[in-house]
Amino acid sequence: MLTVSHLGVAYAHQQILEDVTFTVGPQEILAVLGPSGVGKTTLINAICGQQAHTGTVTLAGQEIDPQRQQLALVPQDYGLLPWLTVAANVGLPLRLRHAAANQQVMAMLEALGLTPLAKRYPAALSGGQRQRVALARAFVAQPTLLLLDEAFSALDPVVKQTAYALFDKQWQATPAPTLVVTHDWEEALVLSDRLLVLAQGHPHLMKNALADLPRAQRVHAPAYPQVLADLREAVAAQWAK
Ligand SMILES: Nc1ncnc2c1ncn2[C@@H]1O[C@H](COP(=O)(O)OP(=O)(O)OP(=O)(O)O)[C@@H](O)[C@H]1O
Repeated sequence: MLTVSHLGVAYAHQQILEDVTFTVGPQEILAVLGPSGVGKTTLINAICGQQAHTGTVTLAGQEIDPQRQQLALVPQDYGLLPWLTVAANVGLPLRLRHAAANQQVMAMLEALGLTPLAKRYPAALSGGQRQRVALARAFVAQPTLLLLDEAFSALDPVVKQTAYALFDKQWQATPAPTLVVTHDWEEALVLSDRLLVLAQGHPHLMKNALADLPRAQRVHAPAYPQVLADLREAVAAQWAK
């Protein structure tokens, strides 16, 4: 369980986040929605210890410590190291922990259809392939907390659907508390169990009405158009306040 209590972040004299409190269960995905500049990336950075903040963040009851806990962050640009091959990028979290990497890396490359690309460098990959490498690197060390910061946003709609399915398959294999920052309403409804809407630095938690359906079925559900319309309306009301 991830527990964020009374978290606040200020840059210079501007308060970006204030009194942000929520939990993410051990097998839960929370989508974080909010207008540009509201503080979504700031929230992710504060949670994983890259941003000074007030309040507390604990994972399984212990204060977050990236040295002791296995955190995985997939940033919007995927954060791949250009001088490492696909296989070396994917194995990085294991090597940083001095863990044997080969077998796990090969298995993860296979699971995400990346085996033929193992020796390529990121510059020689398409956007969708880079995104799969980033997911492979996030999942390879079986993280205890997974943070995705607009990790699907650069993909075209067709590749996105494939990426959601691959993400779902890997996540189901080793679920962990997960935050998915997104601008995309469909992504929020397809991937999440609950939604956290940020407005003026404050969080509003909402249920995902499609959460009981398997992720692959959500956009095809008869209720999907209505749920999407309701979500747009509810979020717009929060942002208008
Ligand atoms: N290091 C920094 N110093 C000062 N201000 C910052 C810093 N980083 C971010 N900000 C400001 O804090 C606010 C929140 O930024 P943040 O990147 O968290 O927003 P966001 O919701 O992720 O936006 P987007 O959806 O556009 O990525 C913005 O107004 C931004 O300009």
